[in-house]
Amino acid sequence: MFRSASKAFAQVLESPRLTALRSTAGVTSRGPHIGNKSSSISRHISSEEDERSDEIVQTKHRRLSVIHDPSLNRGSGFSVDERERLLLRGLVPPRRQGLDQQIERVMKTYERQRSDLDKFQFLSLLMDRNTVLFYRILVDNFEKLAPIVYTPVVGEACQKFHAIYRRTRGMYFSLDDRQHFRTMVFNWPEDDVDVIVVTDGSRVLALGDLGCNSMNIPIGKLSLYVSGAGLTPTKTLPIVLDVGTDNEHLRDHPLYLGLPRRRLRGDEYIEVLDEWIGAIRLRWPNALIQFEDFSSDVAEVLLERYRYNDAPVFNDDIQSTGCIAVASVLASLRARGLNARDIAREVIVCAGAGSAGLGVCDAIAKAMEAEGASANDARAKFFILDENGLLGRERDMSNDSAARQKFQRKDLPDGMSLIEVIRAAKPTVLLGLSGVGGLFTEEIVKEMDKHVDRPVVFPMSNPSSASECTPEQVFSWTKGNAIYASGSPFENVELGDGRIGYSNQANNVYSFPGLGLAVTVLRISCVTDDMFLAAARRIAQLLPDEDVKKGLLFPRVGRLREISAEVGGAVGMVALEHGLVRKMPPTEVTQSLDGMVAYMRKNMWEPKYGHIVAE
Ligand SMILES: NC(=O)C1=CN([C@@H]2O[C@H](COP(=O)(O)OP(=O)(O)OC[C@H]3O[C@@H](n4cnc5c(N)ncnc54)[C@H](OP(=O)(O)O)[C@@H]3O)[C@@H](O)[C@H]2O)C=CC1
Ligand SMILES: CC(=O)C(=O)O
Ligand SMILES: [Mg+2]
Repeated sequence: MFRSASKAFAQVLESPRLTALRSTAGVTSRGPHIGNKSSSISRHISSEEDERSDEIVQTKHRRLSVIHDPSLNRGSGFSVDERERLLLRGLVPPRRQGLDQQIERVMKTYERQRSDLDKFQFLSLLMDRNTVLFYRILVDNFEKLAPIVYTPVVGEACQKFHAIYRRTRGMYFSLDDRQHFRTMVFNWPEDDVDVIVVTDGSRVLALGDLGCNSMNIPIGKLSLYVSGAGLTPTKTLPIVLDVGTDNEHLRDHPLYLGLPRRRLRGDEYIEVLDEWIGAIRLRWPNALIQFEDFSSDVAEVLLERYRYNDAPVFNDDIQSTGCIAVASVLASLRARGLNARDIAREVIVCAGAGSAGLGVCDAIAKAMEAEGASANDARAKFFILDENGLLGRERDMSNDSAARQKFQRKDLPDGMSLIEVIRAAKPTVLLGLSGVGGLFTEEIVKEMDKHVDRPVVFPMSNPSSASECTPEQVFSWTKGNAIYASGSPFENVELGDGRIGYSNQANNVYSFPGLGLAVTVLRISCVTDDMFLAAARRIAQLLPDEDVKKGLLFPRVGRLREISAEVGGAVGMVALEHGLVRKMPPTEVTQSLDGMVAYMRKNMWEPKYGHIVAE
């Protein structure tokens, strides 16, 4: 994708019109908007330009304001030309260093951090300082750093947000700002926003209501969009809607940064959301909006309210978790020597009937229907429990959501315990979306193991402390027979006989970044369930049979960029087929899935220094 930097740059300088340059060489403008952008492009390029992307960033910033803008800052990496033209002489150390040396310094300091939370803070500060360096390090060390910027450590960082807060990032829309949302959106400096992740902090992982402390969740998710799918960092926007919190500890804490009031509920809450989404659409009509960690009482309501408006919206916990769960089940069928159509014969027990559990079961049911099962036959394969046990016959569910009612068992008594359900249902797949650490006991897993050759056990709750069981437990209780995937990362397990018990990570990080890439690149107008199903099928096919037979379900998360290109390609083909693409790619791209995957890959932002040009 990237041509030699000096060649690309020379091309830019020869071009007669800047508008043409913008489209051919990725010219962007940073800093205060004052005057004609084409007025003063430098014509003097140093021979020391190396290893740079062909991106050209124009700026009116000079001196320290360049260094204080993380998307412009290069620390010791400013070129001689940049130092000269941006008036940086004397403001950075004399010796120029490349990204490699900067990475070495940063990683050495990172390793000296004592706790995971210190590591989280260290990386946050780096993100605030130097965008390219932060993402280069995250991309190159993804498997190692994802558990810090994402689950599990992001959970602790949210719990302690009020205590460790250093600097603002993203936007807050609070109840005090009502009637101002439509003007506030113009306080954000970027006209171009591709993806927004928004939370109201009402259910953060399994850590409950964290109110305004939840900001690290949208920040973390968006850092995965950038590192894992090549979205452009300046075009992402994390948002917290502060509608109060029912977390008394936080509310009463003198350092809490949100509104110290009870959480708003009911019609008024919906009115606030309507006002917010109207404001967002006013400024960024095409941006993808990802609803994240909204409690189950509102998650589905909001999704249904906004998903068919003329702009892309999805709920991550419902839909992309559904996607990775379907992918996990499909891959586990391969591991058991079965075919995709055998999904309709699976028997699923799911502990957890919140939006994630119901979203996952609904997605698996739809995958069964897509393989020919009737809606009724598919439904009959599910046994779902909440805190009160099985959603069974006698339960009054008249006030429950349609999604919950759909999974009520009319043939079994209400409130059966998990072990009783396992005995009665003899499941092939056991799902954990309860947020209850240790819920899958030895008795439960061994009972399941009695009835199937290879029990499929997916404790998907986050963070790690909420995992319903660990891989060590499951592999030891099943003598290595199980197929395992958890929401948060765990190490593989040595089984002692030369075999490895693979600990897959069934987390929605496998699906949302690739979806966002496709929506952005093709300007997809609406996110549909078919897109998630296509993505799930693709993810389930990424590994060769010999790996899958061993219990590996999909590639490690360290290969997320490749996976996201595949997901984006699958989503893109569905969008094309359904007429939801607003920005058509070249014809040859539309001819095949492989072509679409390559197009996704080609459109990823790479964390490399481009050329900063003084305006
Ligand atoms: N791996 C992934 O990618 C993802 C994982 N998740 C995880 O899923 C979990 C659930 O999320 P969400 O649905 O939004 O949360 P909720 O709190 O809305 O749902 C939790 C559900 O678990 C039920 N539950 C509680 N205790 C038990 C128990 N002992 N046995 C059976 N069920 C029980 C609750 O029952 P009741 O209704 O009676 O309260 C509720 O139905 C979280 O840990 C979250 O981090 C979420 C999204 C993605
Ligand atoms: C992964 C995720 O989205 C969650 O646990 O809520
Ligand atoms: Mg979530």
